[in-house]
This record gives sequence, C-alpha cells and structure tokens, in this order.
Amino acid sequence: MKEYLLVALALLVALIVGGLSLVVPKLRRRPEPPLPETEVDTRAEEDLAGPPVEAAESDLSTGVLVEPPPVVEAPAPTIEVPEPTAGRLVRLRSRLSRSQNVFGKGLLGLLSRDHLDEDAWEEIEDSLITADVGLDATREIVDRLRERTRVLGTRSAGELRTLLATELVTALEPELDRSLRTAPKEGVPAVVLVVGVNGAGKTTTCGKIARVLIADGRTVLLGAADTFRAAAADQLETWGGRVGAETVRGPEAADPASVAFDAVKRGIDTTVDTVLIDTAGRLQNKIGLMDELGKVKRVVEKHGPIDETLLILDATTGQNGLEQARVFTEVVNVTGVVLTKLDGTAKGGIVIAVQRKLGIPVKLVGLGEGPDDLAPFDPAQFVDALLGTEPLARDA
Ligand SMILES: Nc1nc2c(ncn2[C@@H]2O[C@H](COP(=O)(O)OP(=O)(O)OP(=O)(O)O)[C@@H](O)[C@H]2O)c(=O)[nH]1
Repeated sequence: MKEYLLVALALLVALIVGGLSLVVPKLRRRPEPPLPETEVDTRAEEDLAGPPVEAAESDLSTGVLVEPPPVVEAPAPTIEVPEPTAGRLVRLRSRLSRSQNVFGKGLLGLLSRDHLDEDAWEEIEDSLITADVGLDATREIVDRLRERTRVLGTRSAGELRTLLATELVTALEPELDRSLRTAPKEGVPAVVLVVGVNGAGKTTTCGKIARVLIADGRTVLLGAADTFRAAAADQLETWGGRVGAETVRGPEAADPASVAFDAVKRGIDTTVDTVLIDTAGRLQNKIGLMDELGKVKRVVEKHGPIDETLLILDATTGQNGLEQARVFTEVVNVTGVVLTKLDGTAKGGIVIAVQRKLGIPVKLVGLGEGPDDLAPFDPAQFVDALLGTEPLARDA
C-alpha cells in the first residue's frame, strides 16, 4: 500500500512539472506595454521602442512553438519645423503696435495739430523721452524735424508723419550691419556666444536663435555653459530637442569654460554649422561673473575666434539696463544686441538709446514668449509698427 502511495505521489509531481514547463515560456515572453508619449524629448524613440523584439522560435525543451510578441511601433520623435524668418517683423508687428500704440498715436496726434507752437514741440520732445529714446537722440530728432518742417513749409498730417518716420529711421542708423555671423568657415562651425544679465532672456533667446538658424537650413549645437542655474541646461536641452539640435552640458556646477570648450569641440567633431553657447548672468558678484565670462571667451578661443557675441538686453529695464550692459562690453567683444520683451513695453525708443550708448547694432528683437517670437531687426519696419503706419505709406 505504502509503495502504491509513493508511485502515485511521484506521478503527481511529474505531471505538475511537465504542465509548468508548457506554461512558463509563454508567460515570460509577454511584451512590455508601451510607455506614454513624450512630446519634445528626442531620446523618446529609444525609450519607446522597448526591449529588442525577438524572432519566432521553437522552444526545443518542450517542442512548443513560442509566439513572437507583437511589434510595438515607436512613434517618431516630434521635431518641429520653425517658421521662416523672412518677414517675421512684419508678421509680429501687432505685438509692437499694441504696446507702442500710446507712443505712436500720441506723437502723430501732436503733429496733426493745426498750429505747431513751442508747447507742441515740447510735448513731442516729452513723448520721445518717455519712450526711452534718450535725451541726446530726442533733441536731435526734434531739431531736425523742426528744421525740415520750417524749410519745407510742411503742414499736412500725412507729410509730417512721413518726416517723423524718416527721422526715426535715421536715428536707428539703418546703415549698420545687422547680419549674424553664423556661417561655418572651411568646415569649422561658427561660434556664437550669448551673454547678458540673469532674467534678460538669454536661454530663451538661445533656443529661439537655434530655431531661426534651423529654419534657414543650418545645423546647430547648443552649449549649456550657464552652470550656475541648474534648470537653465534642462531648459536649453528642451529647446534643442524640439528642433533636433544636440545640447552639450556638464555636471551640475561644472566649470562654464570647460562646458563651452567641450561644446565647440563637439561641434567641430560633428561638423555642425553653428555652435551657440548660453552663459550665466547673475550679477550679485560682478567681478566674479566678468572673470568667469572672460575665461569662457579665452578658453573657447583656443579652438579659434568667436564669430558673434550677442548681448541680450531686456527692453523693459529701460535706461538702467544700459549701464549694466556696458560692463559686458568691457569684457567681451559684443558684436550685436538682442533686445527682448519689446512686446511688454511702450518704450520702443530704447532701441535708439541702446545703439547710441553702446555703439553696437540691435540685430534681433524678442516680441513674445513663443518659440518663433524673435525677429531680425529692420529699422524701417520697426518705425512703421511703432507709428502704426502702413509700410508703403512712408515711401509714397
Ligand atoms: N514677453 C516676453 N518674454 C520673454 C522674451 N524673451 C524671454 N522672455 C521671458 O523671460 C523670462 C526669462 O528668460 P530666460 O531665458 O530664462 O532668462 P535668462 O537670461 O536665461 O536667465 P538666467 O538663466 O537666470 O540668467 C522667461 O519667462 C522668458 O519666457 C520676449 O521677447 N518677450
């Protein structure tokens, strides 16, 4: 009896083991569920693809055909196509006219008075000063306007508006070279250094410039040398990821000069057209900041000269911002100014003051927080937007 029991027990164990060997391989090969979709991360493709898919195979130990898991389709990363840069200032003019309405309308209102007496001219002067044009420039503009009005005997509102527009365009020095030096030379990428005080919009502008360049058919690499604010590198990487530009970053609190050096090296190795380097801008310790910036410049120049150094200025800080800006011009060779947040101020005259005080052309203007709200600066289009006039009306 005992022997029968032992045989029955052995048979039971054999049955259980055999049954499990048929079931386990199938359980093991159940495919992973797909991960949720992320919008901007270019690494998403790798993550979403899941584990490598194996071909159908027969499990030799059991002789059972194991079904391959269904293929999980990885969605392609979303790479945005930035809008073309041509005509952007015209497309964005409503942003300017909205905030500059008071200025433009006020000036044109004054000019259309029946009699332009001393008081009227003084009011015109006040309007220009309030719009941050600056004292010297205001005097020059008003003196020339008075003189031309007298000589020409001009009276009609249309003629006066044309004269004012002409004077404003002249004050914006339309002859200045506003082109961005971003083209590679003999296979070596152009290097663009982006500097300015914190909060002026450096990181945002770096991202927007990358889009401008990519929209114009160039390849771009971003260098996150703002290692002071940890989130700045993430922010820059997100901007880059959206348009398929690689970002070189260092560990937290890394030496900014070393990150900048590595970025340019990577740019040379990968033969991109342009390397854009974002820098830190805190001002608590001005000497420290300037030393750091000077070092970034020197180290980057070991690879070759910097092609463009852009100073980012917040238009809403007005004349105060100009003093801070001057410090940067003493440490690095600023070749162009990007005036941000012009959509948030009625003081568009700051463009004139910036160019006069710093002697550097405004090359780009920021007109909003949107990714394509950055436009090449054009004096005539800017004045038209400022005065709310039609582009052709002045030339007619
Ligand atoms: N309205 C408006 N906001 C802007 C513009 N440019 C930048 N900003 C906003 O300004 C804020 C600061 O921009 P950041 O790019 O972080 O400034 P930053 O200079 O890099 O700052 P730090 O990294 O702290 O030195 C953000 O909220 C931007 O969206 C613009 O042209 N118009």
